[in-house]
Formats: sequence, structure tokens, C-alpha cells
Amino acid sequence: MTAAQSFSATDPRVARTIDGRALARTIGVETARQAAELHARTGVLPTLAVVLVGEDPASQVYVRRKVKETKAAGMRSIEHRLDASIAEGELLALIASLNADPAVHGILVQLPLPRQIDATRVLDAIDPAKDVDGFHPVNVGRLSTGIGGLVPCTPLGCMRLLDTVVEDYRGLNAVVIGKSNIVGKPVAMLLLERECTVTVTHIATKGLARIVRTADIVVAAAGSPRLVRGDWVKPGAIVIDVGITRVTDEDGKERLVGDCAFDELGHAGAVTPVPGGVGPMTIACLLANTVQAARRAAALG
Ligand SMILES: Nc1nc(=O)c2c([nH]1)NC[C@@H]1CN(c3ccc(C(=O)N[C@@H](CCC(=O)O)C(=O)O)cc3)C=[N+]21
Repeated sequence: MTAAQSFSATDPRVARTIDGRALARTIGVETARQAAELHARTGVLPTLAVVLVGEDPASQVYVRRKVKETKAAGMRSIEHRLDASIAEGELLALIASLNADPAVHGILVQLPLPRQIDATRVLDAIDPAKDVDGFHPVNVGRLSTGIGGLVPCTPLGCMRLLDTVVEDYRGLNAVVIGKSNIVGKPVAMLLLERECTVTVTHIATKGLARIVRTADIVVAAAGSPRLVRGDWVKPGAIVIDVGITRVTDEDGKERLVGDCAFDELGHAGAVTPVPGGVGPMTIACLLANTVQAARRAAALG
């Protein structure tokens, strides 16, 4: 039996839903325990510095969530809110001071950044040991060579979700939709590390549906609402939906829509919902990365 067939759904028309909120809570409990243990043993309180530039409403919501959950895990969070018109040099100076501060273990610069700021230059300025987003070239290189570093939170969250339903990744066909540096490329590396046969598809891919039909594992990270239809997905396949798009209904209500037509995936082996799938896992993995960075800084591994 392949991993993709090892689910047991009570209703055959409804795929098993992987509960990202529940798994995020479980990981949160473990992270809080590790943070408390580190604090008790060394006096080090794992600390995350979150930098938010400008007033983007979605970014404000995410940052508020991150700060709240960091505190809920018994960790410390320091917020830096900067004006949208700030010069790149000022932001780089803030990062230099956070790099130099031994009480700060993780630095997260919320993306996107305003146009006048070169995001690559900013991410490159973060100390790789404090780069809890895993976006620094040193951590990207470590990931692609299979050396343990800080791994980007969303890809890490995808793997933790997959781990709940996949027993043996070896030789499974994994199709990743999207080639971003934040999700597509790193999640492809993680799947490759588990010896999946990985196909990375993107906006210019020809015959996307045909390629997705070969997948035992689908990771949809295109940012295109309901891109993946029922007839794209092989029976029993596992579908991880990374897309989150805010849409307004006919009745004026706001709703979050994923990259997959969830209601058409009853024949899938397991599916992550939107909301309540990858999103909460991203934050849980951010806190886990922060504790990992703090443990390493305290030389506890
Ligand atoms: N440097 C940086 N690192 C990031 O990790 C980062 C970022 N910038 N910029 C923005 C994206 C987006 N992101 C999400 C986190 C949580 C949810 C999440 O919890 N979503 C909930 C719903 C939230 C809602 O209601 O809007 C869910 O899917 O259930 C979603 C998206 C992290 N990002």
C-alpha cells in the first residue's frame, strides 16, 4: 500500500482533512516546553524581533498574530514598526543593531517591503544564525546541500503536515506548483531530501493538469484561487494547499480561498483546508525556529 492510500475516511466522498490548527497547537505546546526548559537551564528567554515597515493591513494582521502567539508560548517578542517612507539605510542600521544584540535570537522582517527598499539586500543583512525565516543565502545554501540550518517556515509547515499522513516518501511523485523562493523552491528541496521524485511547475509550465495528475503529493503554492481542480488530482493523492487569497462574496462577505477546489477533492487521500491548514503551521514553525536559534546561541544544540 502506498502512503497515499493509507488513510481511512468514514465518508468516501470526503477526503481526510489534515487539521493544521490542531497540529500547530501540538507544535506550540512542544515549543513552549522547550522555551521554558531553556529558560530554566540557562536564563535565556527565546526572543523574536519582528520588523514591520509600513501600514499594509494584511501584514499588520499577520504581525499581530505572530506577536500574540510568541507571547502565548512564553517567549519574548519585540516589535519594530517603521514608517513606509523609511530609507533603506535606516532599516539596515536597525538590522545591524538586532544582529549585535545577544538578547535577540530571531529576526523577522515582514514581507513585502516598500518599493524603495531592496528586499534582497535587507534579507542578506540578517545574521544567518538569527534568520528564522530561512531566507538568507547561507540558509538557502544549507537547505539545498542538506545541511541543517534554519528552514523557511511555510515549507517546514508543509512537511510537518505531510508527515502526519505519509509514512514513506521514497520514490513518491511530488509535484510543486509555484517556484517562489519562499515556498516553491524550498519545499521542493525538502521533498527531494526525502527522496521524492520532484517536479517543480510554474506559470510557464505547459500541460500543468497532466503533470499534476502524476502526483502522489501535490503542493499548491501558485497564489491562484481554485487553480487545482478535481480532475487534476489522482485518487488517493495528498494535497497541501499553500494558497491564501482574500475574495469578496456576492453578499459582500470576505472569504479566504486556497489554490485548490477543496470541494472537488473528495477522492484525494488527504487535503489541507484554507483557512486552518498551512497558515497556522507557518506561525508555529516560526516559533519553533526561534527556539532552535536560541538553543544554538546558548550552545544547547
Ligand atoms: N518575512 C515574512 N515571513 C512570513 O512568514 C510571512 C511574511 N513575511 N509575509 C506574509 C506571509 C504570509 N504569512 C502567513 C502566516 C500565517 C497565516 C495564517 O495563519 N492564516 C490563517 C488565516 C489568517 C486570516 O484569517 O487571514 C489560516 O490559513 O488559517 C497566513 C499567512 C506569513 N508570511
